[in-house]
Formats: sequence, C-alpha cells, structure tokens
Amino acid sequence: MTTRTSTPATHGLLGPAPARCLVLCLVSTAATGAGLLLPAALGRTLDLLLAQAPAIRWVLYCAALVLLIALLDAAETVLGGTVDARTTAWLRRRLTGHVLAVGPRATARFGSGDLVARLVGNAAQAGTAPTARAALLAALAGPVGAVVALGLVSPWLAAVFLAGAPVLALLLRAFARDTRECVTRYQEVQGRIAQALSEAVGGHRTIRAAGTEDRETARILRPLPELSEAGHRMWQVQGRASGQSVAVAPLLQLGVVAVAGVLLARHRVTVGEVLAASRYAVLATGIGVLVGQLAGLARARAAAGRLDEVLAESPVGHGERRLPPGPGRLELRGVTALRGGRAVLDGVDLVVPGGTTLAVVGRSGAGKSLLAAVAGRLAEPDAGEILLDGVPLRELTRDELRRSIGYAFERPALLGGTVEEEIGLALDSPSPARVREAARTAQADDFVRRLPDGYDTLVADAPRSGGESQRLGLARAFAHGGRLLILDDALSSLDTVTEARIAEALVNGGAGGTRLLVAHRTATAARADAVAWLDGGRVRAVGPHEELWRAAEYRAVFGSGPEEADRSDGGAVMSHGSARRRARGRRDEGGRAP
Ligand SMILES: Nc1ncnc2c1ncn2[C@@H]1O[C@H](COP(=O)(O)OP(=O)(O)OP(=O)(O)O)[C@@H](O)[C@H]1O
Repeated sequence: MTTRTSTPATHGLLGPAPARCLVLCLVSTAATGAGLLLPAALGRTLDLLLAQAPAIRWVLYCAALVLLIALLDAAETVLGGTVDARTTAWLRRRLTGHVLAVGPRATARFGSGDLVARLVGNAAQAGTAPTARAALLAALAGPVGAVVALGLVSPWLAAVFLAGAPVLALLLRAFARDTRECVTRYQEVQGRIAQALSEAVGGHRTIRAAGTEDRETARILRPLPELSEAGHRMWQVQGRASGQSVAVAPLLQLGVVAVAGVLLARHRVTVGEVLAASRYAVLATGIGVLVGQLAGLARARAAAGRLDEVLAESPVGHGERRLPPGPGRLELRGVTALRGGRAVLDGVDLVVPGGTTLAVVGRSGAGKSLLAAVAGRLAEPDAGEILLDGVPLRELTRDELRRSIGYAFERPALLGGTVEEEIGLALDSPSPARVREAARTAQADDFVRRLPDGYDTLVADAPRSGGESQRLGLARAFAHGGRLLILDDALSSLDTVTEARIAEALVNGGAGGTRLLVAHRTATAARADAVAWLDGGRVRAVGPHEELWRAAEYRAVFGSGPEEADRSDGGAVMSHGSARRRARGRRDEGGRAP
C-alpha cells in the first residue's frame, strides 16, 4: 500500500526554489560585502586627499561601490519578492492537496476556519522563510565581516569589539527565544478566531433566527484580549532588544573609536583607517538589523510549524490493485468503527449481491451514515474489511476506487463551475448526452433547463431549493456510473412523487450497478431488493421490507404504530416486486408511508 510521507513545510533551508534562493543569498551577501568595502575605500580616499596625492581613482571606486550597493539592493528586493511568492504558492498547493488527501480527519482535528487561516495567512508567513534566512545570513555577514575588517586595520580594534560581543550575542539569543514564543501564541489565537468566524458564517441563519448576533460577535472575538496580550508582548520583546542594543552598541563603538584614536596618536594607524574603523564599529554592532531579521524569521518559522502540524496528519493510503470484471458485489466483514471512544459500527457483516439494491434503515444515530461512508471508503473502519467484487477497498488504487463507487449525499456540496461541469464532476470527459441523461434520471433536467443559461449556468448563479440541490447531487452520482452507488439519505428533501420516480429509476437499473441506500421512508425501503436494519451499530436483521415489517420494533423505526401497520398492508408493505409494479403504475403513491 502506498502512503505519502510528509516533509516539513519549510522544505529544507532553501525552500522549493533552491536556485533562486541561492542567487538571493549570493546577491544579499554581495551587497553586504560591497557595504564592507565602502569604509575601506573611503578611508583610503581620505588618506590620499590628506596627503594631496591623486585620489580620483579612489573617488570613482567609492562611487562605483555606492552604485553597486544600490543595484544589489534592488535585485535583492525583486528576488526576495519572487522567492516569497513562489514559496507561498508552493506551500498553498501542497497544503491544499494534503488537506484533501487526509479528508474529513483534517477538518475534524483543526476545524475548517483554522485550516483556512493556516492555508491563507500562515502559508504566506511561512513562505518568507527562505528569504528571511537569506537576509539573516547577509545581516550576519555584515558584523562578522566588519570584525574581520577591524582586525585587518588593527588586531586591537577587533579585540575591543570581541570583548563586548558576548553581551550582544546573549541579547540576540534571548530575543530570538522570546519572539518565537509570543509569535507562536499570536498565530494560534488568530487561528481560533478564524475558526469561530467560520462557524458563525456557516450558521448565520441560526444566529439571525435566534437574534444572537451580539452574543456571537462576543464569542468570535473572545480571544481578542489574548491576541492583544501576545501582540503587546511581541512589541515589548522587540522594544527591549532594541533598547538594550542602543545601550550596548554605542559603548562598543566608542571603545573602538577611542582605541583607534590612541593608535592614531602612536602613528600605528592613519586618519583614513580611523574613519574606516569608526564605520566598521557601527556595522559590527548592527544588532538593530539583526533584530528585524530575527523577528521575521521567527514569524516564518512559527507559521511553518503550524503548517507542519497539518502535514503530519497522514493522508489516506491506497493500494495498487484494480477490480476484476464483476457485478459490484459489496461485502462487509466484521466491520467495527469507533467514534468518540465507542463502537458506532460493531462487527457488521453484510453482503449486497451485485446488481441489487440494499436499503439501510435504522433509528437516528444507529450508524447508517457511517456505514455508508465506510462502504465506499470515505471513512476507515477500525476493524474488519470491505470488499468490492472480492477485492478489499484499501488495496485498490485511488482512481479505481473513485471510478468504481459513486456517492450522493443529503446535502451535496456543489463546488463551483457550471451545472454541466458539476454533474460531470467525476468524469474525465463528460459528454453532454451523459450529463443530460443523468439529470433526467435524477428528475433535474426540467429545472436545469429553466435556469438562465440552462446547463451553462454557474452553480453560484443557480437559485435552487434543498430538493433541487439534492437532485443535482443525484445527477452527479448517476452520471458517475460506477459499479457501486451509495446514496446517503440523498432523497430526503424530495417530494414523494419525485422521490418515487427516482427510486423507481434506481432499482430498475436506471443508474446501473449495485445500490446501497440509506433510507428513512418506508416506500424507499419497500422498493429495495432487501433491507438491512441497523440498530445500535449492529445489523439486527436483513430481509425484504415486507418480512421485516411484521416486527413492531422495525415498524417503530419509521415511526409507525400498530394501527398504521394494520392500515398499511395495501400500501408500502408489499413485496418489493409488487412495490415496483405499483410504483410504475401509480407513481404518486410511491412515497406514501404505511
Ligand atoms: N466523529 C465522530 N465522533 C463522535 N461520534 C460520532 C462521530 N461520527 C458519528 N458519531 C456518532 O455516531 C453515531 C451514528 O452516526 P450516524 O451519522 O452514522 O447516524 P445515522 O444512523 O446516519 O443517523 P441519522 O439517521 O440521524 O442521520 C451518532 O451517535 C453520532 O453522534
């Protein structure tokens, strides 16, 4: 079985565009190098001018260096921007693909709002990591080069600086640690706010209906004080580091210049070298630049850490096998699925012969939807096996699995594009004829034709009721045409006439293959070849609906009391064969509950 392993979001030190990042490092370091040459050139020029020697060449050198620094800075800005953009795009692509490969587990663990915050905000921050590293490298090269240059002017000058350097190093270390802590907290609180906001946006009708807008606003923004505290702490840490550096750096610069003055008095250095030394002392103590770069890197690394948490969720693995030719026989062997610490499905054994329809019924919470999810590998069982035509689903390739099993849900997600594209979503090259045929089977053709642009109407511009959305979802499942079709309560919003027509088309082969229907209506159960009665996560009985109907507890699943059962013997309680015949002749009765 193949599983993808996750590599960190930061993708090594150079990110996903290593060549560009390397060029950026070189350009940044070259700019720093040019900045280091400038004081030496200025000192030399000053010495020549003081000695009234020809200095034009050195003046030109200085001008060329200034021009070079400006050009390198510009190149650094452009390269940095493109590396940031490419890295961010790469991270977003990778994260999006990973979240979809992990499936509902990712949303269950992080929440959709928090995931969006990570994909949008944190990916952009983490995308700056390679440039932040390059900038820090160049920023470090400045002080290191400046100390070397001081040593070249006079070892005494370097010694003065190095005596005070440990204090600066300690300051930077404490700053990096504190910044990482508060930035991580800040981003985590932002994620919580995003999560609460996404819940509120999803439930805005409920909030409006309950008139709890103010309470909801307060709930979304409840973490604001925490966010503010983390933000203030961030500024405090930065301010303290800058303040301390302001106190320490000038003392070191003063020390260097004082020693340079003494050396000048003893004719050990020239006036130009004193000028150069004073500039190198400023460069060597350039902690302010380092503070900024370190803060940027801390933000990027904290954000990358949040992306790594998502990447650590392992995606669903798939096998290498394909299905042999077959009718679509579905078999569940000892399937157990635990949710919230309890067995929602408990040792389920079930066989759906190829080409037949099985209705799954049971009280609310009996585990029907989980069974439907597990049967098509939208969810994983904790024990047991699910086989399609004798092959365990987990051994199938992803494409084979999705090609073979179609789904329709109670509330289908319509993902954008036109109605035509939506119905043909699962097909590589959906033909208009197939899309229209599926829409007709799903009783969706009429209302789609009435849309402003018919099948070319954008889903977002297609006003539709819950039942119409359900029919589009059904059309999508019918167009799919796999050997197994799973309908999880996908007829629940339809009027009884429409439901009867679709159910009729389903069981009479309009959709082909084997069908597993989660059903709440007796009429649907009556049409199926067999019914699996699920009770507390176990299969209580499997048989034709009219046989099961004799049990009062089975009738109670549909909310039918004994009197209703007595009245029902000419209604939905009939052999599935007779149900089909009746449905064909008197479709308007198809959905009537007994
Ligand atoms: N991720 C989960 N964590 C905890 N419990 C869960 C989870 N998913 C499902 N359950 C529980 O499993 C039980 C079965 O859920 P399921 O949706 O399969 O029921 P159902 O039979 O389809 O119900 P209904 O007819 O109301 O749709 C429920 O009690 C539900 O709360």
